[in-house]
Amino acid sequence: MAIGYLGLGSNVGDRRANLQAATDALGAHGVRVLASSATYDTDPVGEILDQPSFLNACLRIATDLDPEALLDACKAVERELGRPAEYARHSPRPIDVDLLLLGDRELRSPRLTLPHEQVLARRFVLVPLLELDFGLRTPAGASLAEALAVLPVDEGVRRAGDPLRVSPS
Ligand SMILES: Nc1ncnc2c1ncn2[C@@H]1O[C@H](COP(=O)(O)OP(=O)(O)OP(=O)(O)O)[C@@H](O)[C@H]1O
Ligand SMILES: Nc1nc2c(c(=O)[nH]1)N=C(CO)CN2
Repeated sequence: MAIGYLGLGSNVGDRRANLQAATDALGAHGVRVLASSATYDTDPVGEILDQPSFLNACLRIATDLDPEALLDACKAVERELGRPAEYARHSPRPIDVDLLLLGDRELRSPRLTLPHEQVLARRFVLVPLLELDFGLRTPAGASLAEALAVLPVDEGVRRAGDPLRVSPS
């Protein structure tokens, strides 16, 4: 059983309901949700800046799935919540489920990069991840807290609401 971290994002429809639905759906795909961060209202970053702000949160999970099977589980949850299979990169979406970290696994395949390529570069990922565990490091040893400390503060990340509900199991 490995401990991992997922990033959730939504900027279409009822954003909090979308993040909660994704959290609730993971259990049926072999992913046990252990804890949720608070939710954060965040300025869009990336290739399309002229779009509604996102609601982001991160989850700590436990799973026996290997990395590619865990990515399949994330993608299956996105599809269940009505996200089309094909999407313009960085465009608005009701739900995005990214695999950020999975134990000490490091991997680069055509479908999956682990840790997530942007995990040290996005405030909307680092702030909720550090809320879950301030001591987090990548498998290569990089401190997430140190990565956040050197990022420019112009990418707005505002606490929006309580952590998502996590079903007891
Ligand atoms: N760690 C990862 N987590 C999720 N997807 C990944 C990861 N590494 C590689 N990918 C690949 O990235 C593809 C595009 O993912 P997605 O549609 O979420 O992109 P995006 O949200 O537009 O942009 P970004 O990848 O910057 O978050 C996925 O289909 C998947 O194969
Ligand atoms: N603030 C914020 N910006 C984004 C997000 C996101 O979840 N939050 N997801 C994107 C596509 O991966 C592109 N840009």
